Amino acid sequence: MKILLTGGSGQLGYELQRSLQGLGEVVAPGRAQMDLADLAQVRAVIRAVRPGLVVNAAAYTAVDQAETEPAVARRINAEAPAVMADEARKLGAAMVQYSTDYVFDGNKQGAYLESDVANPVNVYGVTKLEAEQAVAAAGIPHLILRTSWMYGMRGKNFLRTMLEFGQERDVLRVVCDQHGAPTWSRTVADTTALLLAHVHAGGSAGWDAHGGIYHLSSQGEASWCEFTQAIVDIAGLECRVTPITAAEYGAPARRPRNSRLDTGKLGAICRLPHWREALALCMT
Ligand SMILES: NC(=O)C1=CN([C@@H]2O[C@H](COP(=O)(O)OP(=O)(O)OC[C@H]3O[C@@H](n4cnc5c(N)ncnc54)[C@H](OP(=O)(O)O)[C@@H]3O)[C@@H](O)[C@H]2O)C=CC1
Ligand SMILES: Cc1cn([C@H]2C[C@H](O)[C@@H](COP(=O)(O)OP(=O)(O)O[C@H]3O[C@@H](C)C(=O)[C@@H](O)[C@H]3O)O2)c(=O)[nH]c1=O
Repeated sequence: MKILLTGGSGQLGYELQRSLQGLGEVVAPGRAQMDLADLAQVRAVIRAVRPGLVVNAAAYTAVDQAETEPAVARRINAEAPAVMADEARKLGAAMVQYSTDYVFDGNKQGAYLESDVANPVNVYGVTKLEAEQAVAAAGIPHLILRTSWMYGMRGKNFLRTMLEFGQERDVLRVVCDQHGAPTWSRTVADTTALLLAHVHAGGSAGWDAHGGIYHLSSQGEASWCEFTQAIVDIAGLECRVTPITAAEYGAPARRPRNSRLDTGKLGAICRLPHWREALALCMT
């Protein structure tokens, strides 16, 4: 099977290039060959490659910046995936679309189920939800994998930001009133491959039985502040971590207070590590 992977230079895409190898031939055009802002080019590349599976790991992930350029964020996060899904339908191909805890408003008391109503509170979340809806409406075999607070040793992410700040500053002031599960990009990539293998093992009925939305994040929960303390401890940094509120931090985009995703549906198929276990492995 030919797999068209977008976002291969991102933190998740980098891991997927390795994790997807066993499932088929991975073709991963970069932005220069397939710019998601250019919808005609997106169509043309898919028609030329003729994949059996499209894995869309490209996205506009600058959450604060999206507030001031919603049209760009919508083009990349929602319109381009809609075009990919449309082309996948014409080819009889399947699609994997990544999504986020930020599709929820964070007002629920417990962890969010796949069936809970989404109600994003920022532009990034709105555009990611629009992508979910477009992929689901296309009537193609698909997986929508919602993950949260993703980090890794490559690309721009919270772990790397805190390692950098921790070397420069005596005190790290970090939000303590938002809770979620930090998730290693390698966990997301390896679990994607495992889930795809599980779907394919089901034969022609596999997509009907196992397709749809899954929550894919680490076990356990933390605030951003607790996540930072764990990073500082593992890295052996000297700096102090001070809890602050989201209001004190004053980011341009609102973020959900509760980002916890219930992973029971996926947990019945494979093991998801605790966030502390995965963080320690990633940082070794
Ligand atoms: N990061 C996180 O905490 C979370 C991410 N997600 C989702 O996971 C997926 C992967 O995210 P992540 O790996 O962190 O993203 P990154 O920001 O690390 O990488 C984004 C990727 O998208 C590519 N891209 C962006 N704009 C375009 C464009 N116009 N044309 C072509 N390619 C483009 C980038 O290419 P280039 O190198 O050229 O910029 C890069 O390869 C996304 O769907 C994201 O919404 C979900 C939950 C949490
Ligand atoms: C850098 C920094 C952030 N913060 C706060 C701001 C915010 O509430 C929280 C996270 O900040 P960041 O801007 O790094 O992370 P953010 O961009 O909100 O991360 C999100 O990215 C998108 C792509 C997702 O899909 C989400 O799952 C989530 O991972 O930490 C501090 O308190 N102190 C700091 O020094």
